[in-house]
Amino acid sequence: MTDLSALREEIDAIDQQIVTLYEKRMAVCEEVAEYKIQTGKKVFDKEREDAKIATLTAMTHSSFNGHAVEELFRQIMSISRKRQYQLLTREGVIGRLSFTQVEEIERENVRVVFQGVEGAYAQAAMKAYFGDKVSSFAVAKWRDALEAIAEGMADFAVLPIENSTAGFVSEIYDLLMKYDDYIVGEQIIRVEHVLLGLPGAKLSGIRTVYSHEQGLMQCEEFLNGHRDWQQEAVDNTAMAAKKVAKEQDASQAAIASAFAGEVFGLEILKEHISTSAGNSTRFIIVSNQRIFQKDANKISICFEAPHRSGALYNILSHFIYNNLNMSKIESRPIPERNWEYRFFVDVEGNLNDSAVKNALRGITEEAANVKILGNYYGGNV
Ligand SMILES: C=C(O[C@@H]1C=C(C(=O)O)C=C[C@H]1O)C(=O)O
Repeated sequence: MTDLSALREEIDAIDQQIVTLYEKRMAVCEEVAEYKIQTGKKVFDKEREDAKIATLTAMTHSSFNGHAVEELFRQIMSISRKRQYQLLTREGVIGRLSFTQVEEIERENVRVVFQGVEGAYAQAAMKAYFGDKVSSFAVAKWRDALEAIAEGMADFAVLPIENSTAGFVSEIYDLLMKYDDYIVGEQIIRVEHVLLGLPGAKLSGIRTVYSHEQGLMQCEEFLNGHRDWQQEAVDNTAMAAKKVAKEQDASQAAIASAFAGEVFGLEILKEHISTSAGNSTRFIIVSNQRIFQKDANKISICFEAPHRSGALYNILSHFIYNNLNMSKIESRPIPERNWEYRFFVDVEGNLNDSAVKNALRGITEEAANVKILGNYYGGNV
């Protein structure tokens, strides 16, 4: 048996050759980048890469090695592309992004739409973000809010995207892909649910509780203590309060804010019913304009990764190679395409940063249906 140290010496010699050859290959790729800068040719050439993989895997002597060589070379070529994007950015030939920088997002004398009725948490988020000098109106569905800005009826919409207890609001993600609307800001507010009933109603007399399904989820522990209550989801927590006030049935209660209770003349039957004391919701401010505030520090993008092993890794590696911090990733099924997903990613940065331009250029060329959802000032990046 050959001695381990002798084998390792042999490996060391081979690895040194690999590194030398890798650097030699990269130097040629830099020349390719030069050619592409001069001619305007795209960095990513899928046909060339696929042909190369076919040739190289055919040289191997086992299927194990065939897979390994494919993986290795997909990686090498992906690294080569990232280097080329860097050089293109340095030469200033990365195309302009279709977003316009503004000093500030306008917060006065604008028209804002939110979903629900007066007393909704979205209204509280709107007031926290815009203050009081706006004209606002409420719509029944989230979709209606996005439509209102797409059609120019409102300048901004305020929509809940994530709750600290119940997680992300999947429907908003799906809607953001349907409409030509963009995120320009975010606002996090504390969500302190209370149980509301008619004046004089008793906790012991409650039979049905209404709320938004997120409200029900966020108070799951409290509701587990009242398993005989029927839980009914409606479109919004404040709408639940409105319904209880309107129907005048003392066996009905709503989970909503104390403010919604005041608006509809209801009484607080129980306070502090959220499972998590710090229960908070992150709202996004959405516009039909592709604008970003000068000091924006968070970018949200969406893309579809090809249905191939390692595809998501290769796309995300554009962030790694550009030193960008990814703060969040979510996935949603693509409608009509079973078991295929689109990914929603938040990264720290500003569209003016060359590292950001570089990463986005790579992702735009390599992933399908990329949408930059927005660049905005994020409170908790
Ligand atoms: C180097 C090139 O750019 C990219 C990288 C490749 C590689 O590293 O082999 C191949 C094709 C392109 O996607 C090229 O176009 O030849």
